[in-house]
Amino acid sequence: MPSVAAEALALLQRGDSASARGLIDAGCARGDGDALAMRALWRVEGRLVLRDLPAARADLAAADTIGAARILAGFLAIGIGGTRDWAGALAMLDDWADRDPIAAQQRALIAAMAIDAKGDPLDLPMPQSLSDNPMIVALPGLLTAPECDLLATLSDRRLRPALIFHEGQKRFIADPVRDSDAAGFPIVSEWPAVHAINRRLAAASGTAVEQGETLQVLRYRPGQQYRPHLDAVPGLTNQRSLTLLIYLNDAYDGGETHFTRLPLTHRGRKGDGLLFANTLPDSRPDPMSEHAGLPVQSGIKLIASRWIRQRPPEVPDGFGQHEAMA
Ligand SMILES: O=C(O)CCC(=O)C(=O)O
Ligand SMILES: [Fe+2]
Repeated sequence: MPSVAAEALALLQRGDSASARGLIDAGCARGDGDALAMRALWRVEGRLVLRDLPAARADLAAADTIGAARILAGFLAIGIGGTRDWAGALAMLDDWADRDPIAAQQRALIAAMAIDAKGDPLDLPMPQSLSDNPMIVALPGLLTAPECDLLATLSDRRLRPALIFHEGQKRFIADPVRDSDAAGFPIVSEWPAVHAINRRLAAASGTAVEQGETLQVLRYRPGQQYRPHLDAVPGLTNQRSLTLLIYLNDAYDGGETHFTRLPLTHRGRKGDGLLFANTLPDSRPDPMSEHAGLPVQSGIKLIASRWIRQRPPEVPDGFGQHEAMA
């Protein structure tokens, strides 16, 4: 017998959203875990039902499935739909570790982190200046090898061609600048270990974790590249003032990060960070920050990328909607 969630998806595909919603609501009333998890996702996305993060958190708590528990642990870690509860997130990982290998993996990684009782880092790499204007610093050993591997594994199944939102056509199209594959970690995928990593990225960049856009992992195969571009966008009132890149692997040739207007071509080793400023003092994009991911010659390059805003956005990003900005 197909699950309620599968039936609801089939109804949605046929365009019958009223029946899909009725089926899911009935499933939720019976306490069906898959139905509750699905309604939680709709509530995060604001699809078919109103966006309601506290109600989504309540549905996840009632669902009691591995999928829902993964998301709920992240919501507790971040503080989505209710208060932030880092200890509660860790307790959930402990509780699920025997049934969910990813919970066990996260728990082990977090146990190895030098963090305080709120999940904030106790020490950070010593920055090494590469340029003053624009500010560019290397952050050696920002992530450990197992942390890089976790991001690589979690993104693996979700990597897809990088897309941007085309305002004229009102749809997502292939990104003409970036032909890598990309996977985002929006709030439903920002599980506790990923969130602890994001807190470290925030501390290392001197920003609040809420200023960071969705963490992304980019994968470049031979010949793929990120053509010269600025990360800041003209006209944004809450500008992408900083970028933090983390090199996630070593097994490739080429693929350096090249600053087109500076004599600077940089490639970190696995786990190393690269932090740079994208804006002028008046918040306009700084042309000197133009950079590229050079074509990969052989092997596969994996890099994590976090665009950091001047201020926290008004609403947390649900499903990587930042891509619509690019
Ligand atoms: O892959 C690289 O080296 C550059 C990535 C980049 O420019 C970005 O993510 O904004
Ligand atoms: Fe960039």
